[in-house]
Amino acid sequence: MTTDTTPALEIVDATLELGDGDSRVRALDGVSLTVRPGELVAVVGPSGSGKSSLLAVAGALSQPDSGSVRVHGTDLSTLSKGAAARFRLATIGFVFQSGNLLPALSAADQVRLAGRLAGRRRVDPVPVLDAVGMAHRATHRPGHLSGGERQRVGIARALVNDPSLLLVDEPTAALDRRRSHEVVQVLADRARDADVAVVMVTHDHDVLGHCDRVLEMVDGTLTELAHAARGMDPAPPR
Ligand SMILES: Nc1ncnc2c1ncn2[C@@H]1O[C@H](COP(=O)(O)OP(=O)(O)OP(=O)(O)O)[C@@H](O)[C@H]1O
Repeated sequence: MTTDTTPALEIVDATLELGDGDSRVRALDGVSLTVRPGELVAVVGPSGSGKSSLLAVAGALSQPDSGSVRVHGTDLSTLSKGAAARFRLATIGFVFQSGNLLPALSAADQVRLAGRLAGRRRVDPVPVLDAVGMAHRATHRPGHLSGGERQRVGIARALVNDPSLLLVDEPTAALDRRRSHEVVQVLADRARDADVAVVMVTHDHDVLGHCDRVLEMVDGTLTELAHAARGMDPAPPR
């Protein structure tokens, strides 16, 4: 049973080894992380430290070798492959670095398609695009959108199934400072307004002021860096 106090994500002592033989690495080494509904948590850390592995484990894309992962109270290790896929579609949203949009589809159709894949019969993309400030670009294809706009459509697509957990990989990698702030502000608003838990991997220290907590991944180990006070103004974009 889930209650309001159930964490959106609860990882306890997860380990994950990847590769074979001499190239085997411990991508996650006893990682624990609890994220509550409405929290925006940033994960920083050097390349190869295990950040993507953390998102994969949190999103039921990989099973840890040991430890446990619960999403909204559901122990992911109890799900078959098919059940994990259905659970992902219903409960978890993913936002990838480049937006990962389909070039031939308009912004509205990207959102519609994601909704249909998640089993929604009728999807009205306009309110979802509106939530990320993109309703006015609903008919535009990715080639006619800026990087920040594409990223916001990617977020709209991830939100169409009302996920309780949003996993975001480097959302500002290709953006200038102003657009980076806009995109992360969208994530912060969504966390606060819809009680979504957001885990965002980023190299971009400029946007950390939008986050409630900042964690650092080093060699597969996760450490809490700071409790940021959200609402504290991040450095204004130049
Ligand atoms: N499929 C794989 N097979 C073997 N090793 C892997 C595989 N995927 C990742 N690794 C290794 O696991 C470790 C963690 O990788 P991961 O992609 O989680 O790091 P990361 O922090 O996300 O890196 P980046 O910031 O560069 O994306 C690295 O040492 C990486 O080389």
